[in-house]
Amino acid sequence: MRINGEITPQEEEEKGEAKTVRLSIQQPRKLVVVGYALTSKKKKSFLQPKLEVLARVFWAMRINGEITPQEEEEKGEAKTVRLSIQQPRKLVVVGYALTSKKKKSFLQPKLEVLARNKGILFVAIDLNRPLSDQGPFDVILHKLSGKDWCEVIEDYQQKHLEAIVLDPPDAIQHLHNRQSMLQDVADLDLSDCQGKVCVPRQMVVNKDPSSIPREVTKAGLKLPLVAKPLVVDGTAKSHELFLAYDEFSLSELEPPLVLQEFVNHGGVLFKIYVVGEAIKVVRRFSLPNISKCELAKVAGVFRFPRVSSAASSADDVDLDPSVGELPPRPLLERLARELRHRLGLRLFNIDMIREHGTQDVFYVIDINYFPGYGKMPDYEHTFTDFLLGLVQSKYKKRPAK
Ligand SMILES: Nc1ncnc2c1ncn2[C@@H]1O[C@H](COP(=O)(O)OP(=O)(O)OP(=O)(O)O)[C@@H](O)[C@H]1O
Ligand SMILES: O=P(O)(O)O[C@H]1[C@H](OP(=O)(O)O)[C@@H](OP(=O)(O)O)[C@@H](O)[C@@H](O)[C@@H]1OP(=O)(O)O
Ligand SMILES: [Mg+2]
Repeated sequence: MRINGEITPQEEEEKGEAKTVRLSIQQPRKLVVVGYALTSKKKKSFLQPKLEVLARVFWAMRINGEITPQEEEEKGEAKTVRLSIQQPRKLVVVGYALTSKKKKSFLQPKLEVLARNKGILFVAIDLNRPLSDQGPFDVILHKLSGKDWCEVIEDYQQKHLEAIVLDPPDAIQHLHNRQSMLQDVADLDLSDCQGKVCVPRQMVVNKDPSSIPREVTKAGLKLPLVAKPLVVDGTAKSHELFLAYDEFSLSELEPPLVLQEFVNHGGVLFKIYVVGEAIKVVRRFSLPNISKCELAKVAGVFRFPRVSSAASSADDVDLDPSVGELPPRPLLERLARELRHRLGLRLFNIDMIREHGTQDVFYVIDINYFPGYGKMPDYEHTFTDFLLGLVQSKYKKRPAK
């Protein structure tokens, strides 16, 4: 809109701050979208980095006025118009490195189309080529792990201080361990926020499963317990969870594990998606309460499936308000802000439950890096606004030349 002159000079000036510049344009500027259907051999020989980079840079230069009115006028036919702009608009290039599963769920057509209309271009990072040959990127979005990848990202950040890496690999790493992931929540004191946020009591078992019954008793953990793999590395195995009704059966499981007290919560879980400063909450069904009577009668460990997946949405269900009422907004705002700072992350989600029988005692049971945003309502708007805001604030922070 801005580029095509659909925002009038008057509108801009009404907002104040606007600088008036003269720009000569031959025709409205628009991102030229070229779809291609080529064999991989043709793609490789034709769509070389030099072509992609030139196409991208040329667009950005025109938008930024780096191609001067003189140059345009020399070409003849140019019409001179007055355009008021607040600051130069630039194509925001977002390089992404995601698994194919993540790419499918996140980079949906509705996101790509909206992004393109807002001047954001998503570019797949080719892991087989040096990253520096593929940029320049304004933002790098990634959810890959491994030492080699971390080194690639860190090296790129050092050489391209202007690039915004979402997020730093060492900060993401902190969430790959179920013990360290909750540590920052345990350290928080959120008084005056209309509620209390706790983490379930838990212990880590690194080896020797035969010692578990003794260790559980020593630590004073109350049954039932949820047994979770210590490391969350994106594999299906790292999401294999068990419910233990007695401590002896836990010896059957394979360490390293986290044993976490099960908190009755009325079978509803709140998934709090954080995208920079934006927060969205959805409700999902979860494990039902376990009564004292059931605990007394049952023994053993039971594997349970991914109970709170997207298919278990409880958003459009008529829930008992004592269970379904969303956590208070001030509490969520403060929790998200604190975790953003303490974790040094901008893209994550918090799994939270309300202790059954209370109105305002909440437990954080899990924090995930770059969760399934594709299932967050209106994620395409939230995400594109976030990306533009990031680049804009970086631009503002730059000292004036
Ligand atoms: N301490 C707990 N008390 C009660 N229920 C729990 C507890 N921990 C986990 N659960 C139940 O198990 C489900 C999965 O737990 P958690 O989120 O820790 O596992 P996950 O494998 O990391 O799952 P995901 O990545 O899908 O969020 C939760 O949605 C909740 O239903
Ligand atoms: O698969 P989806 O897109 O739904 O996203 C899930 C994501 O898988 P992916 O990153 O491989 O895609 C999971 O990540 P890993 O722990 O396995 O790394 C975890 O964050 C889940 O909580 C996400 O589901 P959500 O809870 O947000 O619905
Ligand atoms: Mg999780």
